[in-house]
Amino acid sequence: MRIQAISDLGSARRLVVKIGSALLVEDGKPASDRLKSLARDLAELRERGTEIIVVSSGAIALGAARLDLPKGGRASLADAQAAASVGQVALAQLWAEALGEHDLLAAQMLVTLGDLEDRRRYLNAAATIERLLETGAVPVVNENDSVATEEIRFGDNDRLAARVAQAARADAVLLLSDVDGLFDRPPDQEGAVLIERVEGVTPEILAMADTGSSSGIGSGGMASKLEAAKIAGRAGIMLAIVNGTRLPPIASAVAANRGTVFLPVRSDSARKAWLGGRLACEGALTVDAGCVSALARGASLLAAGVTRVEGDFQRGDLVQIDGPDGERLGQGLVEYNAEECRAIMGMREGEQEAQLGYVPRAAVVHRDHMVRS
Ligand SMILES: Nc1ncnc2c1ncn2[C@@H]1O[C@H](COP(=O)(O)OP(=O)(O)O)[C@@H](O)[C@H]1O
Ligand SMILES: N[C@@H](CCC(=O)OP(=O)(O)O)C(=O)O
Repeated sequence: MRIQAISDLGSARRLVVKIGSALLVEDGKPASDRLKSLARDLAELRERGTEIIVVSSGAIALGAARLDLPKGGRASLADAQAAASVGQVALAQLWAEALGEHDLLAAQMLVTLGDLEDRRRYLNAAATIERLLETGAVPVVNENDSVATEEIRFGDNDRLAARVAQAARADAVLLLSDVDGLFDRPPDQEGAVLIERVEGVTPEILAMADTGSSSGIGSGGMASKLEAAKIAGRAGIMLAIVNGTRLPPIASAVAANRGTVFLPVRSDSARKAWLGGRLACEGALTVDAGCVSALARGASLLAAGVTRVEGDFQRGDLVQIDGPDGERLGQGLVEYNAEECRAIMGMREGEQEAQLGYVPRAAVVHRDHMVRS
C-alpha cells in the first residue's frame, strides 16, 4: 500500500521512526514519559503488523549532561565524541527498558556515513536490518558519533533515517520533531503557515527552512529534514514530519492527521536511489551548456563537455556534476581519476588516447552510474 497521508502510517508494512534529541532529552535528562509513550505506540504498530526501525538521537545530549560538557554547537568535536560515547550507553539502556516493557527486543545499530556510502557496506547494513526484523527485534539506529569526524559524518539523524529507510526498503519515514511540520517560514515568524503536502523538494521549498535547531539541543534543523525528504523520495519512500511533543506521539499525530507529508516524485532503482542518496562527493566536474542538454536527455557525461575538474579523486569515486553557472545537476561514479579527467577534459574521443596512454572508456561518468538532482 502506498502511504500517502499521516493517517495511513498505521498501514505501513515497514516504518522508520526518527526521534530527535529535543524530544528525548530535557535538561540533560531522559524524557522518560515521552519515551515510554512512544514505545507503547511502537508496540501497537507492531501488533498491527508494521515492522519498526527506530532512529534515535539523544546520545550527545545525554552524555554532555553526564560529563557536564558544553551542549549544542559550542561543543568541540572531541567533547561531542566523548559525550556520545557516554550518552549512547544510557540511550541504549533506555530503549531496551522502554521496548522491553512490551516484550520487544531492542537491537542497537551504530552506523557511520561510510557504512551507507560504500555499496558493499550499505548492502551489509541492509542485510543486518533485514535479519533483525526477521527475528522480531526492533533495530535502534544512531550515528556512531564517537568515531565520526567532522568531514565524514551525517551530523543529523534525519538524513540518516532516510538512508536507513532506503537500505531497509521501508514504506515511510516518520520524523518526530518539536514542531508541527514544515512551515512556509520559521514557525516563530508572524504569519507562518504549515505546508501539509509537498510533491518534490524544490529550491523554493528548501528556502523555507532556516538552518539550525531551535531547541539548541538538536543538530538537524529543518534543512536536514528537507534533505532527508529528497533522499527518501528518490527511493519512492514517503516522509512525514509531525509534532512528537504530544503523547502518545505517533497515535496523536496519526489521529490529528497533521504534519507535512513529502510524497515521492520518482522511484529510482534501488541502486540509483543509493547513488542519489550518497552524501560524500570526492570532487566535482563542471560541464558546458551542450553537455547540460545531453545529460537532460539521459546521455552519459563525455570528456568533451567537461570544462573544470575539482578535487583529487580516484576512479570509481562519487563526484558532483555542476552546470556552467555552478548549478548542481547531479552526481555519479567517475570512470577516471582526477589527473586523467584534467588531461582529457574538452577533448573528443580521438584525442584522448594520446593523453591517457590507453583506449579511452565510453564516458567520464556513465549514465548507468549517474543520478540527476
Ligand atoms: N520553515 C520551517 N518550518 C518548521 N520548522 C523550522 C523552519 N525553519 C526552521 N525551523 C526550526 O527547525 C526546528 C526543528 O529542527 P530540530 O530542532 O533539529 O528538531 P529535531 O530535534 O527534530 O531534529 C524547529 O523547532 C524550528 O524552530
Ligand atoms: N547522533 C546524534 C544526533 C544528531 C541529530 O540528528 O540530533 P537531532 O537533530 O536532535 O535529531 C546524537 O545521538 O546525539
